Formats: sequence, structure tokens, C-alpha cells
Amino acid sequence: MAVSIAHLGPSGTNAETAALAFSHHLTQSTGQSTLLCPYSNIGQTLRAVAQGDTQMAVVPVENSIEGIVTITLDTLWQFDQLQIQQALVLPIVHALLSRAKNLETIKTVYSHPQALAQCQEWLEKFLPNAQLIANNSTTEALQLLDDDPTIGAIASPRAAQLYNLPMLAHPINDYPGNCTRFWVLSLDSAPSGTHTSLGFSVAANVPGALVKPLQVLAERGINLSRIESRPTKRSLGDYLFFMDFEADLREPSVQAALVELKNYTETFKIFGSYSVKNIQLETLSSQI
Ligand SMILES: O=C(O)C(=O)Cc1ccccc1
Repeated sequence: MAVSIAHLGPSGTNAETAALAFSHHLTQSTGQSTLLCPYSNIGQTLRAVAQGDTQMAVVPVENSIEGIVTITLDTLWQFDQLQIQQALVLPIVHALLSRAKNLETIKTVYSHPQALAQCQEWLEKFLPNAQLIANNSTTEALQLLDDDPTIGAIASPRAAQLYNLPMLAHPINDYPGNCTRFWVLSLDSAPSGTHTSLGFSVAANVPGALVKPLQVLAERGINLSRIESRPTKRSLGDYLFFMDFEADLREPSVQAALVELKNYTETFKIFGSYSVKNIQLETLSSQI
């Protein structure tokens, strides 16, 4: 049976590109076939895998320009049985898609909030008067473009090709090195990894509450690669912390660190150990 993989849709999203790269990798390494399943937002994509409707899900976590995708961390915290199987780093190229003859015709630009943010300087320079409308994905508004040449949408060159839409400008991302980290999640743990992710709340708002958990890792030479705080949503100033570090959960020093870490935290969740794969767009386009 094919492995079902949930991702943000409709077809042509960056998440689908990441899912296609992962699917290719899975088929190459295990011979398993895959079935890509689009969902209309990131929350639903994660719910699909948490409920067992699909076996895996691919979701964006962090962008090199805009930072964290908050809905992914917040939802992952709620579905605590989910485990990270793999991280994928995908270069992101944004294009302005439209049936408009020129930029002056465009009155409205739709896209995912991350895409609008990653192109904000370009939009300010070339479309300063356009109304910017955030929606669920870079491809959600593409069906509007055929009927209205005053509309533009920021999406990938792959989406332009899929929907046969002209690219008025590309690349339009403000920084050329734009890339996004995606996580592949499932109900199973990966057998091994180079990175581990976890989340925790601290018991009390006291001086040094975060120092202890950090010290536990530092004392064992475990290198922290990301730390993020998110509101607990219980009261203002009350936070959850999400950390990634460069080691496998099964290493004895990590096991010892985690035992100690639990003493300094209130709720403590391990999201798994996994490896990180860099996706080359050039290689990918010959595979998909
Ligand atoms: O809407 C998409 O295409 C997504 O996959 C979300 C997203 C948007 C912009 C950059 C990276 C991921």
C-alpha cells in the first residue's frame, strides 16, 4: 500500500514541493510508493496525521527570513503524539503570477502570510498601492486569476507552470538565500538522527528558570541549534519553549541530560530525533 503524505494544498504549494522531494527520497531508499494528500491549511494537515487519516505530513516550520511558522509549533504542542521523521530544507523562489499586462494593472495581491512577508520590500517598491490579502497557501487564490487581471498572487514558478499562469516578475523574494525548513511528521519515531527537537513549559516564573534547562545541555557539550518561545495562551508573559539540538536522543549523554531536564520543567515533550536533508531545486525538477 502507498504511504499517504498530507501537505498544504491546493497543488503547487512549497509544502507540496517538499513533500514531493521526500516522497522521491522514500521511494528511492525503501521502494515504497506514496500518495500525496492536499489539505486546505497547516492545522488540518497536522490533524490528518495525528488522527491517522494519513501516515505522514509535511509542514513548514521555519523560514530563513521570516522565522518560525507559529501555527506549526502551536499545533504540534497540542498533538503531542506526533514525531519528527525528517527535516527538509527547501530553497524558496517567489514569483508574481497574474493575467495583468503590466504591474500598473494590479490592485490586489494574494498569498500565504510567509510569502507576503518574504517579498515585502519588493511589494513596497513595485506595488506600493496594492491591497495585500493573506490566505491559507500560495496557491489558494490562483483560480481567481483567470477571471480578473487586476489580481496577482505570489506563488512558486512550479505553480505558474502547473496552472499555466504567466509570471509577471520573478524572483521577487527580498533575499536570494531564502529557504524554509519543513518537518516530516508521523506517529512513529525515526530510527536515528542528527538533530532532536523538544518543547517544555517551566514550573514557575522565577529568575533563572530557563538557565537550568540550558545548562543541562551545555554541561554535556550538546549544541543547541534553535530556541523559540511561544505563549502558553494561559496568561500574558507565560511561555512554552521549543528547542532543537545537534544530537540523537539515544546517545547516553542526551538520555542523562533529558532525565535532568525533566526536573526543571513542568510539561515536557520530545518530538523526536531525525536527520536534515537539503533539497536542491535543480535536482528536484528532474525528479518530479
Ligand atoms: O503556501 C505555501 O506554498 C506553503 O507551502 C507555505 C509556505 C509559504 C511560503 C514559504 C514557505 C512555505
